[in-house]
Amino acid sequence: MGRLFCFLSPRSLLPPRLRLSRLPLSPLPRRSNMSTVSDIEAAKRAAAKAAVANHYPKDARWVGIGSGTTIVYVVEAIKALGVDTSITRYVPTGYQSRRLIVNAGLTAVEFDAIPAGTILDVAFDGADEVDDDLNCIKGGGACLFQEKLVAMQSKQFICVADSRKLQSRLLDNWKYIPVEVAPIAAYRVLRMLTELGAVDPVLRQNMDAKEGPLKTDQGFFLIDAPFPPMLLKSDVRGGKVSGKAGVWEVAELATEIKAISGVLEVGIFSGLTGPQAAAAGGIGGQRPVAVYFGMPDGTVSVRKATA
Ligand SMILES: O=C[C@H](O)[C@H](O)[C@H](O)COP(=O)(O)O
Repeated sequence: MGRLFCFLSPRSLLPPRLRLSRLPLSPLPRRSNMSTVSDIEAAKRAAAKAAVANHYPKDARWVGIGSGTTIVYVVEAIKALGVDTSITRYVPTGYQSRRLIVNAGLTAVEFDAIPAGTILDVAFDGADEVDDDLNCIKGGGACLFQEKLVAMQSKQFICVADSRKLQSRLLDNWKYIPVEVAPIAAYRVLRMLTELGAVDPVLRQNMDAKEGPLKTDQGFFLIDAPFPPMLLKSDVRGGKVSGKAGVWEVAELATEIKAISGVLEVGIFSGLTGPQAAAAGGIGGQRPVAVYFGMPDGTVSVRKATA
């Protein structure tokens, strides 16, 4: 998906906090040497291949498939494994994801059609940014709610990305947190996000000829909320961060945003991993157990969750 950072002319007619914008583009890589599209695609493909080789159970029954451009290479890698995929049901995270599964000749089963009590063997997905603790920002491609549902219904969530996404803190490079909201509450949520310290949060607009806010697979709107770079738990040493000047610890901000009436889901994936949730007697986890980054030199760097 092309993501251009440009603005609609009516922006200037609206109060600064409520301006509309076109979808901001993936920020340009700051630390990456991957200058060409083919370098980036090669990095995604290499990361996907390694992630699938290490985490796809050969007898998988249920596999979550995320959204975006990187996940295409995950499906490609699954097909290339040469295992019997007819025994497996693939759970999509939106329209694009479902088409990807079906076009690959795999069997898609929507999340609300999986049998009660089913736990997915694994869920693969991309991310817009990943920090040192493997917290992720997701939703840059307008999917996040179903991605979180699927990740949290899985034994383990495996993230695949290229090195542009690898940053020490969330919002070091990526510019905003996507927040999915009920249309009727969108302007209220914009104001509440500003109170939390977001700087000029905007309603994401359609990129095509159709004017108006972009609608998600749920028919909801998306708000893109820029905040200063976020803090890790270790940065605050267990203390609470007030949010002064909009600076928040990752999980704290996710909790604050999720608590706003009208918010369906926030594009911060933090907290427990799947195995940690299982050890605590629950299921699933929204933080990945491992993230595979395709690097500019053709290698794949793997980060694993430690805490
Ligand atoms: O909204 C989309 C999803 O969260 C994607 O997983 C995320 O935006 C990464 O997408 P891509 O693989 O295209 O960089």
